[in-house]
Amino acid sequence: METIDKIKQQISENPILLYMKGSPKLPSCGFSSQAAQAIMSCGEKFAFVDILQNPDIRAELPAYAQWPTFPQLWVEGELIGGCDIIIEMFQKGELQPLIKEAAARRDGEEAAE
Ligand SMILES: N[C@@H](CCC(=O)N[C@@H](CS)C(=O)NCC(=O)O)C(=O)O
Ligand code: FES
Repeated sequence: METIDKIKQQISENPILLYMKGSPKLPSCGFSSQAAQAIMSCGEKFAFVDILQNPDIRAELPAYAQWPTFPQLWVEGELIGGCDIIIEMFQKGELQPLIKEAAARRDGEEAAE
């Protein structure tokens, strides 16, 4: 599959998706670590893609996203932002409802199937 199609598929199939360096349990960069920590603290499952293991995605996602860096949080097909935005939303109490609502819709859909 073309990289761009892989990216589009990941974004459409995963309502809460973090592109990051390393994994939430073993992040490879402080920015990715902080972002993953904030999202994990919301208490919902989320998908992640380790861009260090996927150099094609690392190369092509920034242009598609029109966002130059990692991490990148995507919720329901939309780019929310990187580490700074995630942390700011977390501190304002905006991250938890965003994640909780997306998870509720996701898990509700699963239950209805
Ligand atoms: N201020 C950024 C910090 C993230 C950042 O600067 N990431 C850099 C270093 S990890 C990056 O992704 N560079 C491009 C690359 O490594 O492919 C944010 O809010 O996310
Ligand atoms: S890997 Fe060096 S700042 Fe992220």
